[in-house]
Amino acid sequence: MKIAFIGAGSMAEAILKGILNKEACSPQNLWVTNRQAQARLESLREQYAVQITYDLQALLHNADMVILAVKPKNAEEILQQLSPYLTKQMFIVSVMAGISIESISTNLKNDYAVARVMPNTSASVGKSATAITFNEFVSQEQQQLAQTIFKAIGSTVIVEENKLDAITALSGSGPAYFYYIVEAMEKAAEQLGIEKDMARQLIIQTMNGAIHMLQETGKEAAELRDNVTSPGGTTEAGLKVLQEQEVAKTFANCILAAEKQSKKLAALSHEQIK
Ligand SMILES: NC(=O)C1=CN([C@@H]2O[C@H](COP(=O)(O)OP(=O)(O)OC[C@H]3O[C@@H](n4cnc5c(N)ncnc54)[C@H](O)[C@@H]3O)[C@@H](O)[C@H]2O)C=CC1
Ligand SMILES: O=C(O)[C@@H]1CCC=N1
Repeated sequence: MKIAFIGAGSMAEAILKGILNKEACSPQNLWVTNRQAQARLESLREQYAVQITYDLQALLHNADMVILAVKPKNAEEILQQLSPYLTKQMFIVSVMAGISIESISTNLKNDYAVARVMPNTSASVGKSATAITFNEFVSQEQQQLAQTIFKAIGSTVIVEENKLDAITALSGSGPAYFYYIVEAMEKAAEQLGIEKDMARQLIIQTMNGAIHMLQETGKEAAELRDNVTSPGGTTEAGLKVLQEQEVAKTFANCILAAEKQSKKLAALSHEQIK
C-alpha cells in the first residue's frame, strides 16, 4: 500500500510517525512533499526513511491513499495542482480543518472517494482522538483502510460530516487547551518556588493520574472533582477562584470560538472554490 502526503508540517509528521511506530505501512511506501522547504523534507527522510519528492507524478503514481495535510488556505491551490495526477481508484483523505467534502469534490471535478478526518497532534505518540467521515464513493475496503491507518495513531470514531466543526474545536484543537493549562500551572509553580523539572514531573503525573481515573472509574468528572475537594480545604479555596472568574464559561467560549472559526474556514474555502 502506498500513501502520499501532501504537506509536510506538524500534522503530516505526527501521522507518519504514528503509522511507522505501529508498522502500519513501510517507509518505502510513504511519500511526502511540501511547498518548497526542501531542508524540512530532507530532515523527514533522514529521521523516518520516507520517500520525498517534488515530482507530483512520481508522488502520486499508484498511490492508494492521498493525505491532504496543507493549511486550509492552501486547499484550492493544492486541489488544482493535484487534479491532473489523480485517478479514480485513489482514496483522498483530508485532514484540513473546515474544508468540506463538497468543496474538495467540486474542485477535483470528479467523483473521488473522499474522507474528511480530524486527528490531533497526539498522533505522533499513538494517542490521537480521530474523527472520520466518508463520502458515498468510499468503498468498504477503503473505509477499513482508513480505520487501520488512523487506529495506528490512536482511537477513531466515525461521524456525520456536520459534526466535524464541533469535533475540530473539541479534540482537534484540544491538546492546545491542555498545554495551556500546563503552562499556567508551571508558571504558578515557579511563583511558589518549585524547581522547574520537578514541577513538570508533578504536573504531568497529576494529569496522567486524573486521565486514568476518568478512564478506569467511569465516574463523572464532577464526582471525581468532589472527591478531591475537602470542605474548608485547599482545593475548595482554589476552585472558588476559578468559579469567581467564570473559567468554565470562558472555556466553553473558547471551544465555541474554535467551532465558529472552523465554520468560517469552510465558508472561505467555498468562496474560493466556487
Ligand atoms: N496541527 C494540528 O494540530 C492539526 C492540524 N490539522 C490540519 O492539518 C493541516 C496541516 O496543519 P499543520 O501540519 O499544522 O500545518 P503546517 O503549516 O505545519 O504544514 C503545512 C504544510 O503544507 C505545505 N504546503 C503548503 N502549500 C503546499 C502546496 N501547494 N504543495 C505542497 N505542500 C504545500 C507546507 O509546505 C507545509 O509542509 C491543516 O489543514 C490543519 O487544519 C488537523 C488536525 C490537527
Ligand atoms: O488550529 C487549527 O486550525 C488546526 C485544526 C485543529 C488543530 N489545529
